[in-house]
Amino acid sequence: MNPLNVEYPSPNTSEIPAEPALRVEGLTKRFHPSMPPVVDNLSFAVAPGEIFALLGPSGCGKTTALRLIAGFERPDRGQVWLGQENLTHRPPEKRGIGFVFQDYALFPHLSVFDNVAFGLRSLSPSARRQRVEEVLGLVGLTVFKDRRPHELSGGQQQRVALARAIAPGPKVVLLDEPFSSLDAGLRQVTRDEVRELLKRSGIGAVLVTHDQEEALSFAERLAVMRAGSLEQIGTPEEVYTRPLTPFVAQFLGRTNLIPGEARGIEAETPLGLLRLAEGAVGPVLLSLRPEGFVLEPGGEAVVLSREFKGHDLTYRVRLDGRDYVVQADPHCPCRPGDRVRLEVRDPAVVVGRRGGEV
Ligand SMILES: Nc1ncnc2c1ncn2[C@@H]1O[C@H](COP(=O)(O)OP(=O)(O)OP(=O)(O)O)[C@@H](O)[C@H]1O
Repeated sequence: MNPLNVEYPSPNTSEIPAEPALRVEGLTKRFHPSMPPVVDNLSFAVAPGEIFALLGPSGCGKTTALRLIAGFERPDRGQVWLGQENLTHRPPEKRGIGFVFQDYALFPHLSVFDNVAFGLRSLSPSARRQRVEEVLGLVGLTVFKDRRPHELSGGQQQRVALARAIAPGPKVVLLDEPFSSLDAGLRQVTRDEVRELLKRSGIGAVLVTHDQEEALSFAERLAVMRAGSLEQIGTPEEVYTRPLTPFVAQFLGRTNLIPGEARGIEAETPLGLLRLAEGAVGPVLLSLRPEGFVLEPGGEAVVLSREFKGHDLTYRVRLDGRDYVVQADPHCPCRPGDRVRLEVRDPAVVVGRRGGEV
């Protein structure tokens, strides 16, 4: 049921890389015949060395999508390609794809060295030793090679898991919420280290996360998933500044959804005539980020609440019976109860076309 009676545009898949490393086509998976598919006709492509993220709320099918790509689950329909090779019916160990699990899944009884060597059993002992030392050097864990996983910090264990995944030289690694069990400070540092490592080694990656900030800062391109399907694909900037649907606009940070009547590059709205990022005609639903406003003391609007966040302030402001979330600089003197003027600085983005009243 769509209470706003809004039509959603289809995801922007136009920027599929010319020669992708990984290509997923129409992947579909249903666990129960009476339930909708958990992954529904999923298609995307990852360029060689590209860092890609699948972002979506809990339960939208991200992990299942990753497990289908890795071969831990069989799709009902669809295909997985690595370069020119169709992997769809290959077992996981023959796919040439690395996998880093959410809980690292290291072998507790094996040393760091043996954990990393695990996927290299086909190599001769001397080639295996050389490769493990090379990869441990790359992730900066050479001095810990004789330790067991429980003798390492969470961030170090994460790097062992990554080393084990990249040791066999995959073209792509799949990362399933790999930072979620680290505390906030360590998460940021480990994330930066892993990103830098992936870029240095030229391995493409697909990161699964429900954390929009993580996806925006880690990925070069990301796909927003909702209920098993892709809602939008693009660079972090594109998806944040030009969301195609109300869901994407709201999932990637806070926004204001405003009904309007578009007339080309402008729309008539309860906030007056607003400039549009792209021309449109007719009844539309617009997204305007909190940072798209300027707040001035004195005016018709009333400040309802003030949320101080250090680097900025977020206000909830009421005008003509509608509430808006507005960001201001931390020196803004406005307080709850104050009268203010809401000026719109940024163009509004059309996120849907309305077929009925809003
Ligand atoms: N093996 C399975 N059998 C039955 N249902 C499953 C199975 N695996 C996953 N599901 C269901 O599929 C849906 C999607 O699960 P999935 O783990 O892919 O979501 P997710 O987006 O990764 O969520 P989260 O962020 O919470 O990990 C959920 O409703 C889940 O209960």
